[in-house]
Amino acid sequence: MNQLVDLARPITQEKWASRAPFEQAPLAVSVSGLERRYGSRVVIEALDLDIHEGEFVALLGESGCGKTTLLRALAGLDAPDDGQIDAPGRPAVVFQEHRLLPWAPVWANVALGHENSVGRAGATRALAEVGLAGREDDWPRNLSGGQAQRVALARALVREPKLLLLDEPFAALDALTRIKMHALVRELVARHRPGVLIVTHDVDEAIVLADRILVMRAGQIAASYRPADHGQGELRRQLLEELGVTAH
Ligand SMILES: Nc1ncnc2c1ncn2[C@@H]1O[C@H](COP(=O)(O)OP(=O)(O)OP(=O)(O)O)[C@@H](O)[C@H]1O
Repeated sequence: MNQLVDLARPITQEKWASRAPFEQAPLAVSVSGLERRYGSRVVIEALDLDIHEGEFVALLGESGCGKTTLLRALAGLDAPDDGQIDAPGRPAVVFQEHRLLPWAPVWANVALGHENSVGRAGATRALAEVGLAGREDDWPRNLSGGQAQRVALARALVREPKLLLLDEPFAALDALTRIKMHALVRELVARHRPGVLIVTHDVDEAIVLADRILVMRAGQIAASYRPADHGQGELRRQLLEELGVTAH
């Protein structure tokens, strides 16, 4: 992480599109036959999923269909009952709430657990990359919601994960901040090239960010779309229909 992201100049569509195709890139994660039960209730069933390095995958689905359960299994936070998850190295996760430690300055939150390899210098570079140069010694309580999520992104990316898991990371932010975060995350993903899985309820966010959109239903991947193959309006209508919403 040694170049700065120019937040005033979002990544061009050409640069974003030039990341594909991903099929030749190594796998960031490979899931086969995944199953998760709570008691007698099957929440994830026979789920297969491959994500390549550099590829941005969005996961949509009605509330309770198993999205967070899948993400937690990929993160290693929850043990599946059956199936296999193969991933090189440890994934990094960014949640809806920033989960920064309130008693540690911002730089120490970024370097947490990696003090030797990252240290203050690495954390400072990572913070500059997410547009927070000079905020190393600030306290988390003095950050806005958007700034705190930038720190959470810096903390995730400074570990150079092959797989980045995002669990509704922008859901609590205002619309304008969310748009800026979309531009930032695209820039960071194009540069660092992790495979990404984002769980979101926002169809438009999925369309803007993802190379592939998966619709989850009853613990399985029910549909898959590549935004590049569709008109935006048509895809939006189709996805809302998949989610049981009638578009107007
Ligand atoms: N620890 C648990 N014990 C029992 N049931 C659970 C547990 N965690 C999740 N579930 C159940 O598993 C199902 C899937 O939950 P999950 O949180 O994965 O859904 P989701 O698609 O992420 O929902 P949302 O969009 O509302 O966040 C739900 O019916 C939920 O009640």
